[in-house]
Order: sequence, then C-alpha cells, then structure tokens
Amino acid sequence: MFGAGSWGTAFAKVLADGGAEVTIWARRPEIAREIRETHRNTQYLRGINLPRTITATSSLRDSLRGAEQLYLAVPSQTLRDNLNALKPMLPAGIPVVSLMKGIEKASNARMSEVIADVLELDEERIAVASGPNLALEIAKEQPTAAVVSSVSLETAQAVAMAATNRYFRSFVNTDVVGTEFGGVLKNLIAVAIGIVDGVGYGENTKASIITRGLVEMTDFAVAHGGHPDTLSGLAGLGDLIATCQSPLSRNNTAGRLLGQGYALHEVVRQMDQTAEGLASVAPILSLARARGVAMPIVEQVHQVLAGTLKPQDIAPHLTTDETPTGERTTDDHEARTGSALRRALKRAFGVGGDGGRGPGGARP
Ligand SMILES: NC(=O)C1=CN([C@@H]2O[C@H](COP(=O)(O)OP(=O)(O)OC[C@H]3O[C@@H](n4cnc5c(N)ncnc54)[C@H](O)[C@@H]3O)[C@@H](O)[C@H]2O)C=CC1
Ligand SMILES: O=C(CO)COP(=O)(O)O
Repeated sequence: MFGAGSWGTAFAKVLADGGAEVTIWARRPEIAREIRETHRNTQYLRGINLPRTITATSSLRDSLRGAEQLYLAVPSQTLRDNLNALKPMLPAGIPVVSLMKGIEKASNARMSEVIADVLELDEERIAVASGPNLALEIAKEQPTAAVVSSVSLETAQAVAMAATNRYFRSFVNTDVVGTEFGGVLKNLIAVAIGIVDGVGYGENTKASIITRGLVEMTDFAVAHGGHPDTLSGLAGLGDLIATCQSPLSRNNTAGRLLGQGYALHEVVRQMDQTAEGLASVAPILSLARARGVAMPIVEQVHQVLAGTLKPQDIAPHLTTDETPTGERTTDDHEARTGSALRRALKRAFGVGGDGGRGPGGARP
C-alpha cells in the first residue's frame, strides 16, 4: 500500500481483514514507526486498532519487496512524482490499483492514465477501486460495498477478491472511464453541497443539486466513453450520496467553509487532509468544454472558489440562463438515466450487483 493517509490505512485494513499481509509505505518515518510498533495511525484514523498483519516502512524498496499487488493512495497531484520514484523497484507483472479520486491538473489525466503513462503498463494490469467509501466508517468495520474496475475482468476479479471481507464487498466492472470519473465528479458536487450547507439552505436545494449533479456527472462520463449505468451504481450515485451527506467528507467540509464565507486560501489552510475536488474543478471544466458538456453546478463551484460568485447565489442551474429546458438537457439522456436510476433503485431494494454486471461470475 503506497500512502499512509486515511484511505491508504483504511484500505490496508480491508485487505488485511480479507487475509492479506500488507506493507504500507509512509512518507513520514514517524507514521511508519507508529503503525509498525503500536498498530495505530492516530493522525489519520484515530481510535482504530490495525491488524497485526499490517506493517509499515518509509523505505520504498522494502515496501515493494515481494509485493503481489500495489495499491496507490496518495494525493492525485503528487502521483506522477511518486510513480517516477517507485518505478525502478516495481515487481514485474503485478496489478497496480488506483484508490484515488482526482485528476492531474497539469495534464487533465485520470489517475489510471497517469499510471499507464509513467509506469509504461498495459491497461490490463491497471485497476481502479471506487464507491461510497468514507475511510473512518470502513475502519470501524461498518458494512460497505465498492466497485473494482479494469479493462481486464481477470485483473478486476483478482483485486476484488483481495478487497473483500466480512464488512467490505467489492463488485467488478470493466468501465474504467465511468468508474474513475464517478469518483472525481462526486467530489465536485459534494463541494457544492457543502457550500449550500455552509450558507444554511435546506433539503430542497440539496436534493435539487444532488439530482442535477448526477445528470452532470452522467453526461460528462458518457461524453468521455463511460457507461451511464456505472454512474447510477456504487461509483456514481452511491458515492454521491455518501459524500454529499457525510460530515466526514473532506470535500463537503471544504465546501461548508466556503459557504460560511472563508476564501479558498483560508479553506486550504484549515484542511489537514486531502480534498481532491478543489484541484479537480478546473481540469474537469476544461474537459467538459472540449466535449460540449454543460456543467452548471461545477461551473458555479469554480466561480465560488475563484471568489466571483457569492456562495448564497449557488443554485442547481445557472441563474443567467432563464430559458426553460427539458429536465434532461442532452439527447436521449432522460430515458437512459431514468431507466438506469430505476434499475439502481430496484437493485438497492432487491438483488445485488453493480452497474448490472455484478461480480462478473464467481463471487469475489
Ligand atoms: N479518505 C477517504 O475516505 C477516501 C479517500 N479516497 C482518495 O484517496 C486518495 C488519498 O486520500 P486520503 O488518504 O484520504 O488523504 P489523506 O490526506 O488522509 O492522506 C494523504 C497521504 O498522502 C501523503 N502525502 C502527501 N503529500 C505526499 C507526497 N507528495 N508524496 C507522497 N505522499 C504524500 C500524506 O502524508 C498522507 O499520508 C485521494 O485521492 C482521495 O480522494 C478515496 C476513497 C475514500
Ligand atoms: O471518496 C470518499 C468517500 O467515498 C471520501 O470523500 P472525501 O475525499 O470528500 O472525504
């Protein structure tokens, strides 16, 4: 496990509780020592005892020796430099899994694209894991599901198998684009919801923004080749719900501070953990413009961050656009998303499975 923050540590526990022996690489030697000697990571997961099958080191070489899978959980903007450092020590042929939910600002690339680029790996060896996965709840062993995605079903299943235990269930799909963008985009909507909370608006505003936000997420992902069903599954709707309604979400928290009137630099100063949404807004808008995708909510988040829109003026639509349009704005999207949502609700109250594809045969 590369990264000893809240998600790296919680996911290491998921893997260890699934039967794996896990070595965490921590940038700071004192965190590695605390995990190794006391089986705790008090800065990132207060009150959680870690399994004894987790160890930690700040030596890259030691962390990668004998590894059978590599999981990456560092802030997205630092990934490229970190990959360059670990590349010479990467054991041949192992799957590399992104747990991250950001976009690289300099290149507008998804994390799996940065991994393929720097490590020069075939797509088949890369997987991403995403879903409604607030680290502290999972570390407390509250039942949760996630989705592991790879263009290779075999890779997705091998990773899902490792990342499954009695309180954590990983489903699989092969829609890497939809899965990865779902995790990035829900952060932006969670910032918007935080702003609304900070301003003091109520449930109508939030429900409108969440619903319209899902339309933006789906339009964007589909325009980039993602499958709409993925966005109504765990990596889209599921994560959107978790992140928008939880005070544990750092994106939600950052938004709340903005809504309370703090400027972006003050918010960044107050945050002691990674809020990926703040850095992803600009690259997402640039990608959206290039494909002609309308993202009024994300646009307004951008304006609040830039200080050009008052937080209390945020709305589920652009207030400058007064022309009544259909509820869904692009082609046959209403039919597509509407039926996908109905299927998602049916699944939520009926049989399991994610994105209609379930665990891909054998239970992971
Ligand atoms: N915390 C959560 O509930 C979840 C987080 N994620 C994603 O996981 C990724 C990591 O986030 P968290 O663990 O939550 O963040 P965090 O802020 O809790 O921890 C980040 C870790 O990265 C380290 N770090 C910072 N700069 C670094 C650098 N230049 N090189 C190497 N390491 C560096 C920090 O020391 C810390 O150990 C993000 O992309 C986030 O969106 C995904 C699902 C759940
Ligand atoms: O991705 C997450 C939950 O699925 C964590 O959200 P935050 O990064 O906003 O805390």
